[in-house]
Amino acid sequence: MTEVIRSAEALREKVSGWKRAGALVGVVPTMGALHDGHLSLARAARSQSDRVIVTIFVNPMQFNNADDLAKYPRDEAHDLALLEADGVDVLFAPGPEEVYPGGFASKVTVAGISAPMEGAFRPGHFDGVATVVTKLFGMTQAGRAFFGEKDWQQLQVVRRLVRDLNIPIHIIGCPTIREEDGLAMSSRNVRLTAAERAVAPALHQAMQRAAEAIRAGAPVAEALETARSQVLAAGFAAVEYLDLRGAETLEPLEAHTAPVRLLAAATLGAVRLIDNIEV
Ligand SMILES: Nc1ncnc2c1ncn2[C@@H]1O[C@H](COP(=O)(O)OP(=O)(O)OP(=O)(O)O)[C@@H](O)[C@H]1O
Ligand SMILES: CC(C)(CO)[C@@H](O)C(=O)[O-]
Ligand code: BAL
Repeated sequence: MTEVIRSAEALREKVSGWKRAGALVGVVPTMGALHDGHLSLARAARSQSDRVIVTIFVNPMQFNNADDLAKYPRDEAHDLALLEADGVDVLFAPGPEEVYPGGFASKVTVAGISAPMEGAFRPGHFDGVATVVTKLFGMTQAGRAFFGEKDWQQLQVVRRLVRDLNIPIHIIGCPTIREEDGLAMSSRNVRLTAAERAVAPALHQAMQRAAEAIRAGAPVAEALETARSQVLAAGFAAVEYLDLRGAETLEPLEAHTAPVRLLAAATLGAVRLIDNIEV
């Protein structure tokens, strides 16, 4: 039975009881509209913790685009059924006023690593993520938190945050779960039309070809430019970035020196897709 908790106080009471009994608590922060990517995180949490909390909160502070926030898919009843089936102990689903009560005035900024890519195209996004993640860590008092590699830059920002602020939690990154045609699972995929859904895997395919070319010694700038052209030719409206960067520093790299990561964001119709792969 998955218990739904909406207040920070009730959650604190529940978790304090678990901790008194010596339980290791794992948390999976999400924005809901759950898919197999999220469930893989819940299963990792289940196997690496004694108690599992999944949080669902569509965090207004990390949305730079009001339309994106308004159209973000929400289906709590369906999400709860999936979490029940996976043996999650608690669904923590606070309302906005519980997370940001009147008078709320704080903001957590992780400089440097938050600036490029998602940070550049979604101004303020990572301040919103860092602030809410800090709050969720405080509210859940979890010892382990599970994040998907699909949001690679977010994972690096959260790792930096936890180191910088001495937050007593262990961050565990989990591999990206994909559809059979390679498209990274994402809650926003449901907003693709059938025609756009057919085009969507072209992003991952172009990235894979670029990674292969770079591994084989092709000039990096040329391989990246070819990939950008392939994505546009497939029917994407724009490529916001398609970059090779230091996997942890996220600094731009002209040449291939390990460990590096290929990261991209591109728009398809009204939907913005992101992806990243190891090179
Ligand atoms: N395909 C996936 N594989 C593994 N983890 C994922 C995948 N998609 C999302 N996650 C992870 O789930 C957690 C919650 O993400 P979120 O709720 O934003 O889902 P999402 O599908 O990425 O939604 P969207 O990209 O539309 O915001 C994050 O740690 C994210 O990295
Ligand atoms: C980590 C997160 C739940 C914070 O709102 C969100 O950015 C997400 O779903 O990846
Ligand atoms: N990338 C994680 C959630 C979001 O898109 O705002």
